[in-house]
Amino acid sequence: MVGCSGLVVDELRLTIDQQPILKCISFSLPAGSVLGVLGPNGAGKTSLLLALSGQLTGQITATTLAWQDRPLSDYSLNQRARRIAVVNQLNDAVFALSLRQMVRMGLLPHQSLLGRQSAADDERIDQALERVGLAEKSTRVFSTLSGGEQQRGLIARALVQRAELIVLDEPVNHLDVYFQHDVLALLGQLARDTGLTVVMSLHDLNLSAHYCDQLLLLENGEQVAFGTPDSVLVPERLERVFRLPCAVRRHDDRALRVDFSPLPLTVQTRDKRR
Ligand SMILES: Nc1ncnc2c1ncn2[C@@H]1O[C@H](COP(=O)(O)OP(=O)(O)OP(=O)(O)O)[C@@H](O)[C@H]1O
Repeated sequence: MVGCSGLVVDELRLTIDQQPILKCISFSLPAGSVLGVLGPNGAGKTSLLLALSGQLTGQITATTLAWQDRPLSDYSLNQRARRIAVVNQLNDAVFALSLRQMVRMGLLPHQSLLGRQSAADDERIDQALERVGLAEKSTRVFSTLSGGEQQRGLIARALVQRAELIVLDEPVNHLDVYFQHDVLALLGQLARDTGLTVVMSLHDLNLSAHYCDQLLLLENGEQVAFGTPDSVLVPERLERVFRLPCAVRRHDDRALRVDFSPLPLTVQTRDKRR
C-alpha cells in the first residue's frame, strides 16, 4: 500500500448550476498521511470529498487532480474503486446485511462477474475484522451494531478493498467520546502501519489537532489555510471563520487545544428573535 507521491490537487474548482461551490483549492498530501478537512457548515467539505473520490468528475475543473502521479480522470471506474474507498453516509441496503456480508462488499472491485470467493478472500475478511476489533461480531446484522462499530466495519470494508486512499465524511459524527477517539486512532494507526492515506471531514477542531498530520480549512468554498495543525489553528483565523472568540493552547507539549467562548446570552437572544 505504501505509495510515493500521494494526492495532488491544484486549482480545483467545482461549479453547480453556475454557482461556484469550490474555488481554487490547491494542496498536496504525501501517501500515508492523515488530512482533516475543516470549516463551518456549507464551507464545501463534503463537496471536496466527493470531488477527491471521483464522484463529481463532470462538474469539476483542476489544473491537477492526481492520485499517485496519475490524473484521477485516467483511472477506469474499476481501478478507482480498487484504490479509493469512500465512507459516505450509510444507506439502508447496507443495514440489512450481516457485518461480514457488508465487509465482503470490499472484494467487489477485485472480482470478475463470474469470479468465486477464494479461501484467501475469506482470510482477508477475517483479518480485516480482526484488525478493527470486530472479529467476534461478524455474524451480527449491521444495523444492530453501535455507531462506532458500524464505522469500524466500514473501515474493515476499505481494508478488504485494499484501498490506498480512504475518504470519510464526518466519520465520528454521532459517536460518543470514546468511539470518536477509537475510530480516529484506528485510522491514524492504519496510516502509520500500512501507508493508507486518510482524508476526512471533521467538525471537532481538537480531535483534528490530535489525529491529523495536515489540516485544510475551508470557508464559503475557498481555501483559507492548509498545513500542519500548528500552522492552521491560529486563534485570529478561527475567530474570523467560525465567528466566535477563540483561544488556542498547547496541552503538556501534546496536541493543541482550541476553546471557543460562547456568545453572550443577549446576542443569542437577539439573533433568535430575528
Ligand atoms: N448538488 C448541489 N446543488 C446545489 N448546491 C449544492 C449542491 N451540493 C452542495 N451545494 C452547496 O454547496 C455548499 C457547500 O456544501 P457542502 O455540503 O459541501 O458543505 P459542508 O462544508 O460539507 O457543510 P456541512 O458542514 O453543513 O455538512 C453549500 O452552500 C451547499 O448548499
